Amino acid sequence: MKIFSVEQIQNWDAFTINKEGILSINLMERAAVACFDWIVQSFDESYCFKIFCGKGNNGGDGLALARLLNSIKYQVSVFIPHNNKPGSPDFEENLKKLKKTSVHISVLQNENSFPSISEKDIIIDALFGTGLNKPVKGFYKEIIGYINANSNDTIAIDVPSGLYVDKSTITENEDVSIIKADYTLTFQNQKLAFLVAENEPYTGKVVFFDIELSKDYEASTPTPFEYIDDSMIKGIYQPRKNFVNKGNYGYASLLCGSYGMMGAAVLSSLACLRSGAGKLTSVVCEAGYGIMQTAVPEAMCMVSGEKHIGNFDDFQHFDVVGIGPGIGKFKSHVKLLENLFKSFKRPIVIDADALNILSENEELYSSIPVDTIITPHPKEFERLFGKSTSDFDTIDKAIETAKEFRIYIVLKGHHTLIATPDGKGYFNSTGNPGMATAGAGDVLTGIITGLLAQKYSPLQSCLLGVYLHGLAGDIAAEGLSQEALIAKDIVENLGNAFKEIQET
Ligand SMILES: NC(=O)C1=CN([C@@H]2O[C@H](COP(=O)(O)OP(=O)(O)OC[C@H]3O[C@@H](n4cnc5c(N)ncnc54)[C@H](OP(=O)(O)O)[C@@H]3O)[C@@H](O)[C@H]2O)[C@@H](O)CC1
Ligand SMILES: [K+]
Repeated sequence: MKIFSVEQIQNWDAFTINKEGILSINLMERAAVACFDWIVQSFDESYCFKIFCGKGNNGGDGLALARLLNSIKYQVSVFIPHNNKPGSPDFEENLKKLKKTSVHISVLQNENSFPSISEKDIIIDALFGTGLNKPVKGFYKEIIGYINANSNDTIAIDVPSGLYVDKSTITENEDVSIIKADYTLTFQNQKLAFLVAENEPYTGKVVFFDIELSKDYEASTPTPFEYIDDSMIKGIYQPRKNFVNKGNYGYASLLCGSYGMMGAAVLSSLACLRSGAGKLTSVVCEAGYGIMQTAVPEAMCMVSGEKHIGNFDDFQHFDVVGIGPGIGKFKSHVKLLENLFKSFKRPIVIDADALNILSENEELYSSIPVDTIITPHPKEFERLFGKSTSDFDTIDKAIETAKEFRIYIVLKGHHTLIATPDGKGYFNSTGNPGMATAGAGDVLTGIITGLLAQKYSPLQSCLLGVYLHGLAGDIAAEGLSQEALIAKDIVENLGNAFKEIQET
């Protein structure tokens, strides 16, 4: 699914109106009906709705929604902050229609005119949507403060008012004024603002409504950002052929583990095999040999070093190398990375301690082979490429870095970001907070390594890898709870995740 900028969202609106030969107010009605249907399903008639409307089209949505709720006898009142300018044409049209109903409409002049809010009131925020064009100040700020001070459920229409959709709101103005919604009912596609941690306090649960904006526009409009959904994954996943042997699915290797950290080696190796690699050699230190052979009998083992991997350089057998899970931070690992970068000309996945070693040896950056995949979590990313001023800055930095070094960056998080050498950013749609647990990253390294071995391209391996990893985690959490989920459960549910992809 494409993630559009504000300008593109506005163009999409206009394109649809043109193409379908409808009026913009018809589109507004579609949006309002979608919100209305959801509200009717979610709240019974004992609730009252207090709708705060700005004078743009977001406010117009609020007015249309007020009329619809009133038509089936919900108690509704509407509040419009005083503003000398006329409203947008569709706002004015909906105001005219609303004045013919029994809905009470008040113009808010100052804070003395704020309504009292009682227990059964639901607040609907239709002050500003995608048309926000400056930081919120003055009277609007007071209104937002008043709404946020109430503990009642607040439903934001399209976007919590005060939040920019495609750039950071937080950095521009320290003292921000943004609605803290419990629900955001948004139209059509995913929005960049909903994918970053810095906006978590504002969006609440985000619910998407398909208001049938033109599919042609979506297909033909390029955008740097996409949301990884099941239709994208369906296009990537390749079912197995019948006449095959293990040679067809590649020879993976993982350089993993050290004394006291063999769990990371076991988890990444199991995940690599479970994601379908034909065969796997795990390169481990002597101290870990017995553990690997016992815990992962399906993997072959090569030994290098005593308590941690030594100067291994025998890479030529493998189709792909994954390096990092549990290897520890040892001086000799600098040489290990140098060996790898110099002698191995096929895909590489770099994770965990291997990234920490890299970050302390910046002179190695320029020798990272093209198309390498690195899988940092935010702290590792910061150690590698420096601090960011906001989550949006991190996104830009990841994309610029991926372009500069011609690598893929899998930046792990609630919506893992894949930044690509051609300047695109893909956000993952699967996964849950239960996966913030030791070893989950090692599992992801194993999965991506296993997919690369099977000749999925680096981009496909990243996309399918993060999606499968998150989906396996979601299936595991469903059975176990997020709290009880451990990394092994992600591995154990990879099969179920594959089955779900095959069925969709
Ligand atoms: N796209 C779609 O497909 C569909 C979109 N739809 C809906 O349209 C919404 C977008 O509507 P929109 O473009 O009219 O802008 P909107 O968010 O109402 O804001 C503009 C108003 O706010 C004002 N204003 C702005 N910032 C301000 C500030 N800081 N402080 C004070 N004032 C400020 C600005 O005033 P100005 O600054 O220009 O004087 C103007 O009056 C979208 O979110 C969705 O809900 C659906 O109806 C149908 C399908
Ligand atoms: K809003």
